[in-house]
Amino acid sequence: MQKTLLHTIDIPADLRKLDPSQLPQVAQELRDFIIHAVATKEGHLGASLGVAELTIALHYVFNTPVDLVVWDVGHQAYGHKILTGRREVFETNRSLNGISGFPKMDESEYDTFGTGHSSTSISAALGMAIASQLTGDIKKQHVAVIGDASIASGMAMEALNHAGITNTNLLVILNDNAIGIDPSVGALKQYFSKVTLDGAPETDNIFEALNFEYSGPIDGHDLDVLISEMSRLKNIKGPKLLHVITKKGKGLRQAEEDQVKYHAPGKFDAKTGEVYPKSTEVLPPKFQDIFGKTIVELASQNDKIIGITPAMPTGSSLKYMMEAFPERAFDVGIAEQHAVTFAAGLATQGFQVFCNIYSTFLQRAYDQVIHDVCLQKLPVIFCLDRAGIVGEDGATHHGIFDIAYLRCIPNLIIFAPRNAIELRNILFTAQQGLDTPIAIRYPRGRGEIKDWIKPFKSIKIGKGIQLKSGKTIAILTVGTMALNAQKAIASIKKTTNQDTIGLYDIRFIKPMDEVLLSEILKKYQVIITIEDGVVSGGFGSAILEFAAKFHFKNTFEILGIPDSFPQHGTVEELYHLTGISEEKIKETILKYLK
Ligand SMILES: Cc1ncc(C[n+]2csc(CCOP(=O)(O)OP(=O)(O)O)c2C)c(N)n1
Ligand SMILES: CC(=O)[C@@H](O)[C@H](O)COP(=O)(O)O
Ligand SMILES: [Mg+2]
Repeated sequence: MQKTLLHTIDIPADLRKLDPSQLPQVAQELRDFIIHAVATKEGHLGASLGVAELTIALHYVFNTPVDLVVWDVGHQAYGHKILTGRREVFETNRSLNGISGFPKMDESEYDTFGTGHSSTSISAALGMAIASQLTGDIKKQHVAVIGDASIASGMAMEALNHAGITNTNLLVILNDNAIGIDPSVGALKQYFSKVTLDGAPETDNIFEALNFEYSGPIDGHDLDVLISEMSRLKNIKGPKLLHVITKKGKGLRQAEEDQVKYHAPGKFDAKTGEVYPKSTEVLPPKFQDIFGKTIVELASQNDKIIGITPAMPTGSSLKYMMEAFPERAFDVGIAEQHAVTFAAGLATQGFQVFCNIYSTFLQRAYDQVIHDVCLQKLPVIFCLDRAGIVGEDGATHHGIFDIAYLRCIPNLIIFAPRNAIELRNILFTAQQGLDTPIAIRYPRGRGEIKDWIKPFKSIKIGKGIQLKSGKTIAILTVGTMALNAQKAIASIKKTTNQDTIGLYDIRFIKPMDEVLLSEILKKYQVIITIEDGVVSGGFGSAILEFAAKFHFKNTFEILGIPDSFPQHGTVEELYHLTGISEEKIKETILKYLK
């Protein structure tokens, strides 16, 4: 590869030796580097392209890593990684044992705070700034870089509220590109666009009202302006907010024009910018689309149905309902807590509310699930997409805790569909009117059934099913883990007597099918449970609790995510590492067949 200016920069100290006139070239080369890397290795694209100049200016003006920069979400930090010692290993981004797609403290001293979930940067940077005050480090600078969608979240608002009464060296950089993954929503977004169009109003500036020194809006692609404004603000005491206007996807025409698609476009041609055409093979649908299309079908028959997503209309496929029934489908922005309590409010008035939240992001609304929904027995229908191992997004995004954190909440039904048809039928069942809340968890990606549009059938709450009868070993699964188990059993067939192994899809993690469980525990000697969630407090634990309660003395083997955070890699690699792949399940079964 031709030696570029970028290749002379290993760490920000190298960048700081350059003349300002050289920086636009660095920005151009940084963009090219990111485009080439993401084109082949996949990952988040638009956000990092949009902050190329901002990233360079930050490391040019501030004395990183002594000065501390916190990136919100962290999906825009590829340029930061490349300029801070990770250019050579960037090709390993998001792959097993490679660098993470998000800032990670144990990866680099320049990654001041681990991120992945949004809207944490101001709180974290404020904590660091207060720590500097307490230790007398009065020169140290603390910067939070946060997007327009992320700043509208409750956590960010709480942090601004607190920061405004401090005298800390805190600079919040609002990277305003008027879009999250999907277009930004809400009154704050309207306010930002007003400020952007008219310039900062003299009065009624929201940030000034919160005691921040406000600056901007400025062009976030103009390095001279960025550097001069950051240098000025560095010398002003107290909390400051720099409002920067950028274009998501800047520098790649297609990414600028279709910002939603190019948020994380998958593989594309680095030269033309075109995403590679989809194969003509008909694939089974994604689980998110089963949800998205079924809810439209149901909403056309039931006018009490409401859909809610906190900022993930495309990812959850609620966008289909937002198009078909705009008055009944809500994108509430990055506001999981609000989404849950908003759903609860609607449910009090007799609406059937589908509140669709990625499993990992529901963690943020735990109290709302307990206090506002389950305690009051409001029949909200939680659809937890991306449950289980999600793959390359890694530790911050795996939906592996929901079974454990939901199972302990009274009044809540928890169901995991094994396939598309079961997902469709449980959505149908839920809107028929349950008297209590339900959580339906399903994974990222596709199932295996192509022909999924069948007449609706109700699912009996609390009923598990036998998929295969056996003699001595029973495998108990929830959700799509049944498929891994089926494949493992099929691969054993050749070498030994397959009749020994029974397979049961317990389906309802709560309430469990106690009748079926009693039959299984009486009949089989060895019980193997499989779940794509944490072992501690999970589905297997529920089986053990049941066995203890009724004094069953079977031999138990609990397969699931062990007590450590799985990192990033393909789903298959991570299944293997955590012991729930087809091959690992087979190994476990063979132990008991010897
Ligand atoms: C708590 C939480 N909810 C949802 C998400 C999913 N998510 C990742 S990036 C993003 C949009 C962020 O938009 P913005 O802050 O404007 O940054 P931009 O992508 O425009 O740079 C969303 C909703 C998340 N990471 N964390
Ligand atoms: C950064 C972030 O949180 C999202 O962009 C996330 O990566 C989306 O995940 P999916 O690709 O599973 O929708
Ligand atoms: Mg944005």
